[in-house]
Amino acid sequence: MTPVRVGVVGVGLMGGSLGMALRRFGGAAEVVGVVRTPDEAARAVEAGAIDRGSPSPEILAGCEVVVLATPVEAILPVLERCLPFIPPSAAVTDVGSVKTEICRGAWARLGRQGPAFVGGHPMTGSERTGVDQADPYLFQHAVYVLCPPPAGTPGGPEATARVRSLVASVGAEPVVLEPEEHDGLVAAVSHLPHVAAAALVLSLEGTSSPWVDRLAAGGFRDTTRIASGDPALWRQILLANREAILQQAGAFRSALDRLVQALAHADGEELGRLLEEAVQRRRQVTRNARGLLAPHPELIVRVPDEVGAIHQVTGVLAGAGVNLADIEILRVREGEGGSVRIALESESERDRAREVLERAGYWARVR
Ligand SMILES: NC(=O)c1ccc[n+]([C@@H]2O[C@H](COP(=O)([O-])OP(=O)(O)OC[C@H]3O[C@@H](n4cnc5c(N)ncnc54)[C@H](O)[C@@H]3O)[C@@H](O)[C@H]2O)c1
Ligand SMILES: O=C(O)C(=O)C[C@]1(C(=O)O)C=C[C@@H](O)C=C1
Repeated sequence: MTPVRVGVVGVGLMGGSLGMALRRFGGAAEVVGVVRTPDEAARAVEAGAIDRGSPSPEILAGCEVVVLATPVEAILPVLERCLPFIPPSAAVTDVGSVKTEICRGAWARLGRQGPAFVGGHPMTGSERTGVDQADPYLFQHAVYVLCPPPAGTPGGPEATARVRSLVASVGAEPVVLEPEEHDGLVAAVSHLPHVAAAALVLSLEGTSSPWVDRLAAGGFRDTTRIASGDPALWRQILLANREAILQQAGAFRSALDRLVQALAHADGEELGRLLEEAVQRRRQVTRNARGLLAPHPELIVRVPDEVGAIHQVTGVLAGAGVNLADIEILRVREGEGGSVRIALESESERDRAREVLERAGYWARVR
């Protein structure tokens, strides 16, 4: 069931990535975009995100699936504006990070007439925004939440099946949740982490030493990357999921209190126990997670500081027929070289990669 034409409203990071992936992997024969200016349309076409674009929603005529990919607060108003041009037989979906307000609003608005609305939220993304950052591979292996319309909605099952197949065509894994359950879960694993990352950065305010910026290294970078996310986008997400985030903030506060209490009482035993509990829980999360935390077996390989060093590592692996699932430069020290993380498809491939690399004289360790 290949949709003939897909309309994307808001061609930024997510809409642009979806358009690119649909065009590249055959999920759509044509992708049209509703953008804000003719200039934006030209940029999106040039980036390969859409075939054609226009500021007018009239371009949505004939679409079988319409994806609303604007910031959260614009999704329902944009639906209202586009509705006269969306065929009643089309499936409408969105990519908003919060689902209750959007799904309940869209279902109430559409009622029993017109296109059926299937809420959507891909659990993948970036702290960057805009079509220039779009990536056709963004959805691969990502969990993609779908919120189908209530039972009895005319065209609901067909619309859900169409959106499901669109999601699968870009390499994501569709999972079905109720909007309220979704919002509670993302409050814990996405929205509160954003608040916590911002709070960590803000906690530097009282530190006036100029050395603080110089000493911030991998630990600070890894725990605060998402705090660089677009404030306008995140303000909307956090406000739209306020209640669930506030509830989760209570759990965070009490976890922080337990750690702080253990520290205040110099209670090493309790501190160690809490840290160990965190190690175990995080291991469990990363084992089950998809997308950015893909559970691929990994190796760390040291590379010398010379031109073509990474090319040589990949050349050694390619020569032995080892397929890489992922590669990342972890750190590089001028004159000393650095290390790269490589991910393999299976544990046996990882062991074979290590053997091949060690035989070629590399230091390689299982991560
Ligand atoms: N960034 C992420 O990691 C991520 C991940 C999953 C879901 N989301 C959700 O995806 C949506 C888009 O986020 P993004 O990161 O792609 O942001 P973005 O800023 O890159 O893209 C948003 C796009 O919407 C356009 N837009 C805004 N108002 C519009 C309107 N009224 N009509 C037409 N276009 C309009 C903007 O011009 C922009 O191109 C948000 O709802 C966000 O919650 C984001
Ligand atoms: O990896 C990132 O940078 C993201 O911000 C992605 C992320 C997340 O993982 O929390 C953030 C918000 C989205 O709604 C979905 C996914």
